[in-house]
Amino acid sequence: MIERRKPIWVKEATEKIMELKRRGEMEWVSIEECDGRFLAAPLIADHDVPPFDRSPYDGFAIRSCDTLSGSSKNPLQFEVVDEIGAGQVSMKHLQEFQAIRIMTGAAIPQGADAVIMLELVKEETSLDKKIITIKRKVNAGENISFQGEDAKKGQKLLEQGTMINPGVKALLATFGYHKVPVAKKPVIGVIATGSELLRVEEPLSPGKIRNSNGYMIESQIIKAGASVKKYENCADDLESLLAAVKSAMKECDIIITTGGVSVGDFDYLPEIYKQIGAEVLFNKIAMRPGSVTTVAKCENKLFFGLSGNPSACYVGFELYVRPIIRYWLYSNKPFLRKATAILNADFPKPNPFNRFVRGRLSYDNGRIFVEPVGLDKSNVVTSVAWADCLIVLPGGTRGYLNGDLVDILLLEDQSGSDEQWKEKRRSSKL
Ligand SMILES: Nc1nc2c(c(=O)[nH]1)N[C@H]1C(S)=C(S)[C@@H](COP(=O)(O)OP(=O)(O)OC[C@H]3O[C@@H](n4cnc5c(N)ncnc54)[C@H](O)[C@@H]3O)O[C@H]1N2
Ligand code: MOO
Ligand SMILES: [Mg+2]
Repeated sequence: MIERRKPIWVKEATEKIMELKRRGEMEWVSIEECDGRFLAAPLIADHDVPPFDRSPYDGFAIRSCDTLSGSSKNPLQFEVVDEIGAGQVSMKHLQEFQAIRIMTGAAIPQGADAVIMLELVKEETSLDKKIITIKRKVNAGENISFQGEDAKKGQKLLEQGTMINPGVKALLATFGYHKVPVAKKPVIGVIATGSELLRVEEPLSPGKIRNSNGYMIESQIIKAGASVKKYENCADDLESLLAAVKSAMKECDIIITTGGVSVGDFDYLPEIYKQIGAEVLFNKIAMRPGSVTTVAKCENKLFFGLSGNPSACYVGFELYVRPIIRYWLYSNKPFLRKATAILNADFPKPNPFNRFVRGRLSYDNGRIFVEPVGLDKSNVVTSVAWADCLIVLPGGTRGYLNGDLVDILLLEDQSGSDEQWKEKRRSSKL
């Protein structure tokens, strides 16, 4: 007798998984090697930035009060008493009608409260003295980049779980992190199952296809920020599949399989979960594609049984595996970022399940449009390569029309969201 599976809502599936979320350990890596890693601690400024008032221009540091009567009709003369470049500090304390020649980045000398640019003064030497003439009033604070204007000591600048990009790296360097606290990456085992699967270098032969999901999942794992442990493709054979799953359990934090999770004669994952004594959290979700996505837990390890169908496999990963990885990496926004967009196509046929259609965004005159890409079938692979978002079409009794406002989940975004897409149910029954 064929097993009847009871679907659960996307929200419920998400909650069941996120109950098992945990943070990884922290490790310190060299700043040279921290790109793309995730901060294991918030970054808090331990000093002001800039750490001193400094000049943003090459010019002359002066006392603004000396310039009050300056104009083209009333040029004022200042004696230049010192010259400093970036990195130097003047020992002089500016007195009335004195100026210090100062270069961009140098600390504002004592007594000065403004800088006038080189281009705005006339320079001359008279009786061995360097003199400048200023023909305008300069305001207090003019052309000063103030201590702490960029960041104040004690200010939280970045959240735990932030991905290290070039700007984040610059901040790390600013605050002297030659070693950076990052989240230790979870090791994720990937087992592609299916007797039809060829290795990527093998020529096609009748009835066979190349294993594309294995590579796709590896790439999704890396993009999410985790490490991959790859296993040989596994034929639909209970014994060898069980052996592969058992070694992955020993060697990995999380185990992903693709294929063999539905109700076919050679879909062995349900039997494998039984044999290892895993508790299956769910094996059917009210969504398309990816309805067969199965999640089980055993000995503190999570097992994601993703569909063999490429689009379903892809969506299953993004909705359920990615948040677990991102949370592990200390993110408080582990879910895909959401937005709304104007649908650029008709979807007249109703579907009882929520659909996550591969789509592409376009921007026009301040508006965001989204259109589906490729075939909307769970067994296609091309649409995955063409998509930059998932169009969420809540299930129900009516379809969708060109012009409807729809939710989208952004696939190329790194910042994430603190909650999964809010399931809009048009009916409470499944
Ligand atoms: N009688 C029923 N049949 C099916 C049901 C159902 O409810 N009742 N569900 C369908 C749905 S929905 C999906 S999704 C698939 C899921 O199948 P499996 O996860 O068991 O995957 P397989 O049967 O192993 O393969 C499905 C499909 O994907 C191809 N595949 C598998 N692995 C890879 C890979 N690594 N790279 C590329 N392509 C792969 C495989 O050749 C099949 O064509 O079940 C439906 N059936
Ligand atoms: O899980 Mo299947 O993808 O719904 O087609
Ligand atoms: Mg199957």
